[in-house]
Amino acid sequence: MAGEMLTGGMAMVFARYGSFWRRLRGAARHGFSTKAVEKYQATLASEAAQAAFDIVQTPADWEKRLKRAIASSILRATYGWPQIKEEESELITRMEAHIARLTNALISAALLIDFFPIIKYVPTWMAKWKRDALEWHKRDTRMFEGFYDGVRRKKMNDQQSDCFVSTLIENEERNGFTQKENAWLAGILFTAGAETTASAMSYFVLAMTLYPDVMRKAQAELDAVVGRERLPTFADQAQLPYINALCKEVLRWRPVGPLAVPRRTIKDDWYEGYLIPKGTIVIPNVWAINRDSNVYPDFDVFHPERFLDDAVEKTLAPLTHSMGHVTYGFGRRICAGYNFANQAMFIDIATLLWAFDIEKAVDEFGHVIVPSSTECIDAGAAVSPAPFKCRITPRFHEVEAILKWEQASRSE
Ligand code: HEM
Repeated sequence: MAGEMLTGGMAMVFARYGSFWRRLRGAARHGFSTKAVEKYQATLASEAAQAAFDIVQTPADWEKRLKRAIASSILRATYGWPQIKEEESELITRMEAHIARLTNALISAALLIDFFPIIKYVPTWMAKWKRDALEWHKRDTRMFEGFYDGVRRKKMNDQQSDCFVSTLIENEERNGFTQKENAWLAGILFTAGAETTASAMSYFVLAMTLYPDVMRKAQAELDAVVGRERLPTFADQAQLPYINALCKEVLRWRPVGPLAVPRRTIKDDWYEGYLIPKGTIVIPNVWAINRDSNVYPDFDVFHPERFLDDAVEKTLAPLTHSMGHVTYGFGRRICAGYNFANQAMFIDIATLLWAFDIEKAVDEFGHVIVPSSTECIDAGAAVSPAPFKCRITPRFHEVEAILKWEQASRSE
C-alpha cells in the first residue's frame, strides 16, 4: 500500500533492491555524504539558535519549537527555502499529512493488500481504498513537483541557494530520473527525516531530565571548550567528545525506530543453521541489538561514557558504519540521511545544553515529577516519549541576549 499505491514505487525507503533503488541511493549519497552535509552547517546552527531563543520565550513549548527547527532545517537543505517560521507551519502541516497517510498505511491491519497482494488487482471502480490511495498519490506528486519546479525557476533566475534539489537539477542528465522521480526523491527526505530526528531530540530532553549528572558533565565540557560568551559551533565538535558520545547514547538508549524497516530476502539464506527462504519478511530488532549486554553493560542506563573509546564499535556487528548502535539500520539500506541527522543532533544538543538547565518539574504541592523512561507514543513514522513535564531554564543571565545577538548577526 505504502510502497506501490501511495508513493507509486518512487519512495526510496520502500523501493525494492535493484537498479532504480541503486540510482536513488547514489543521488542521495551524493547529496548527503559527510562532505556534502557540511554546506548545511550554517543552516543547522541558525535553526538551533532560533529554537533555543524560542524556548527561552515559552519553555513549555520546547517540543514544538524543536520540531519546527528540524522540519525547517530539512526543507531548507532540500529546497534552499528561507527559514520556516511558526506562523508558516501550514506547509509543514501539509507535509505531515502526507507522512500520516503513509504511516497509517504501514501500520493499519485493515490494509489487507499487504498480506494478500492479489487484492491490488481489484478494479479501481470497485475499491474506494484504491481510488483514495491513487488520488493521494496524484496530490502528493503535484505538491512535490511544485516544490521541485520552484527551485528550477529560481535557479534559472540565479536566485537559488545551494541545496539538494539544485544538485539534482544539475545532475538531471547524469542521474537519468524523470521529473516525477526527482520530485519524489527530494520529497521523501522530509518524510524520512523530520519526525525521526525530532523524536530523537525529545528523547534527549527526557534523558537530561532523568540523568542530571550526565547533563552537568556535558555542560562542564561546554564551559571549558566554548565558554559562556558565544554559542557552540561545528568548529568545536572535535573538542567535545562527551557531547558526541551523548548524541550516540540518545540514539542507542531509545531507538526511535525500534524495529527499523522490514526487509524481504531476495534469495535463500542460512543463519546459524536456520534456513530463511527467499521472500521472507525479516524484521530487525534494533531495540534488542542496542541492549545487548555483551556490548553495552548496564544497557538500560543512559551512560555516554561507553562511547568515549572505540570499544563499542569494535564489538558491534559489521555493517553498522561505526555508529556505535544500529538505530540508523544496517548495511546498504542504512539511513541515507544519517550524516545530516548526526549534525543536526550535535548542534541542537550542544546549543540546548549550553543555554539551559533541563530538570524535573515540580507539581503544585511541591512534589518532584519523575517522568517515565519507557512510556512512549508509537503512532507515526517514529516512536517518541509520552508527553512529560520538565523544567527548562536559562543557565546564566546572558543566555537570552547572546541568542538574540546570534540571530541578528545571522540575518544580516
Ligand atoms: C535520528 C534521525 C534518523 C533516524 C533514527 C533514521 C533511521 C532510519 C532507518 C532505521 C532507516 C532504515 C534503514 C534500514 O533499513 O537499514 C532509514 C532510512 C532512510 N532514512 Fe533515515 N533516519 C533519521 C534521519 C534521517 C534524515 C534526516 C534523512 C534525510 C535528510 C533520512 C533519510 C532516510 C532515507 C532516504 C532512508 C531510506 C534509505 C534506503 O532505503 O536506502 N533519515 N532511516
